[in-house]
Amino acid sequence: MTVISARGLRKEFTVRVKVGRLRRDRRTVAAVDGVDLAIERGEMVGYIGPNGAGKSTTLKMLTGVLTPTAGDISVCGLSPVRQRTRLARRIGVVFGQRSQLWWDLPLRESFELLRHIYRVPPAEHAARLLRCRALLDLDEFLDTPVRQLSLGQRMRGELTAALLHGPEVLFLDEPTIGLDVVSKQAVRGFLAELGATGDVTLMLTTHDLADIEKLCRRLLVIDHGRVVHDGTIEALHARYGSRRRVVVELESPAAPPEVIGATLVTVTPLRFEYDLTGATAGELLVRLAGLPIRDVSIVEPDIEDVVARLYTGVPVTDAP
Ligand SMILES: Nc1ncnc2c1ncn2[C@@H]1O[C@H](COP(=O)(O)OP(=O)(O)OP(=O)(O)O)[C@@H](O)[C@H]1O
Repeated sequence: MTVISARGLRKEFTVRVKVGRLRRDRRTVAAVDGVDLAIERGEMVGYIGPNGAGKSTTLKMLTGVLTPTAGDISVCGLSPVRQRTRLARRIGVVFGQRSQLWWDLPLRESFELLRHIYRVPPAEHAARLLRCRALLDLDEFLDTPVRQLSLGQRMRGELTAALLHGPEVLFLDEPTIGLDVVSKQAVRGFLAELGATGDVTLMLTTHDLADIEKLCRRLLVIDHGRVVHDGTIEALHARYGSRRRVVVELESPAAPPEVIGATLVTVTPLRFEYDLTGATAGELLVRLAGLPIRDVSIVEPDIEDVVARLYTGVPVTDAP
């Protein structure tokens, strides 16, 4: 079942641009320029793109915060702008840079207020809060006013706040921005658990590609307001011909053998590297038997690398 769908989604902004020394002209820019989306129930989708690509603008339209200039949207079968209040009960939203908590209240009281706003039955609220407390380690700061929380603590509070009414869809805009490694792990672990239930559909934007690798099977890449990739991370690697690399270090100098299905990319007296173009690492290692090997390591293709190539418009190779 498709829970998030968009067709021909477009958002234009009018901006003033400086022309000459004194004059300013009004110009229309398309922040989102014809995006089509179809996200199924239970999917975890990463929505990435360079700065200014249109990610936040898309999420704002999907959540009813911004009215599209053109196009159709349906989220949980509702029209986000026209049915915003009804939609609010069905979705959870975390915008990393903004808070939905009450600054002067302890976290626990913000949660209580949200229970009243969403009219969540007390037992349901308590059960959800208990789960978040355990998975996100909230107890230490539940009674601390939000203004005194660290960024990582607040983000854990924000996630909880977004989930207490039991939303079907969660939109997260940079949920791990600025978090230390421990907080990032806590947030990712929590989201992974949530995703594993298959009940919640998750769409997240991030600049931290490890978020995507850890959480999302599907990756949507947007650039200049248009979707330029929709598929798995593996499909992206295949598109750019990224390969696993085998690095061989030797005890004493030896010549590297030629191996069908592997391309030698670096050769020095005590080290050589192959890219696997068809052979498996095991097949390569069999061919290396008899060499004075000190160490072998396998380097997986780097997602940062392929994404950077996508962002900078490096042409796609013909390689499989
Ligand atoms: N209210 C606005 N008025 C004018 N232009 C805007 C407005 N909001 C966004 N834009 C422009 O629309 C484009 C897309 O912005 P958006 O915030 O959606 O990008 P983003 O992909 O989320 O970027 P980032 O990764 O930097 O957060 C940018 O060029 C931005 O300057």
